[in-house]
Amino acid sequence: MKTEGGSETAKRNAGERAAEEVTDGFVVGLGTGSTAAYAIEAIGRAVDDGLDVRGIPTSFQSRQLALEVGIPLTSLDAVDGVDLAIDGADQVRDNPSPNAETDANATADNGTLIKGGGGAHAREKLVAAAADRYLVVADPSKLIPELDRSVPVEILPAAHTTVAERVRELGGEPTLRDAEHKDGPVVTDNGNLVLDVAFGPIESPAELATTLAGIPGVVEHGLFIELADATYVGTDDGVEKRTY
Ligand SMILES: O=C[C@H](O)[C@H](O)[C@H](O)COP(=O)(O)O
Repeated sequence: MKTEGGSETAKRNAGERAAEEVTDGFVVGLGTGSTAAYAIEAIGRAVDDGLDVRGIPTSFQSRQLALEVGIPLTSLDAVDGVDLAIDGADQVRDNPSPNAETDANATADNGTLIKGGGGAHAREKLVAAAADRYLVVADPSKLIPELDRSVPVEILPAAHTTVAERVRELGGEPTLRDAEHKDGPVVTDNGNLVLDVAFGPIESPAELATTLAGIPGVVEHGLFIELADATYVGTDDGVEKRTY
């Protein structure tokens, strides 16, 4: 269930610009997906040129890529902290409200994300929350005034019917994510399943995030509330930076 759209040049520009923020001695969170991959590749080239960093991958996929490009790896439980994490997103709330000057809450949720199109959001959120700085890399197709994409919810396999029932009561329409090249559902890197839950436009992402987190059997959901420090929005010509 990946997002369509966004040129490779735009993604590359975003990823490579964010990778420039990595400096010597850093522990770096390595996000998952096609945009974060450009950052990982750029960090790998910098390591080739002598940069001293250790990476913490957020998925099997980002680990494989990091190994391929030669980034020394570590894990969350082996470090005192994470200096910086770079990651993609499926949607980024970006709402230049006309009321922003008079209404202090008008842009409060900007930078809130939906993640998990690749099912990696549980580990991604762990690393994001541990990072001193969390940079999102995206192309313009990801920016939207009000989040409306299905929310990926990683669940314990035994809980797929009970969680589905609970999210229906909340007004969501759950779909158990199917695997493309295997019979049956997607199994995450953590051995769990994913429900993609369509809620329509999400007016209060923070409220929904708290509610979803409280459902027994939910391991992690893809709403990232107030974690991002900045979004690097790549275009074909350069990069625009949004800070929060
Ligand atoms: O689970 C996957 C991650 O949350 C990705 O960061 C997200 O799906 C964005 O991926 P992409 O940059 O390929 O659109």
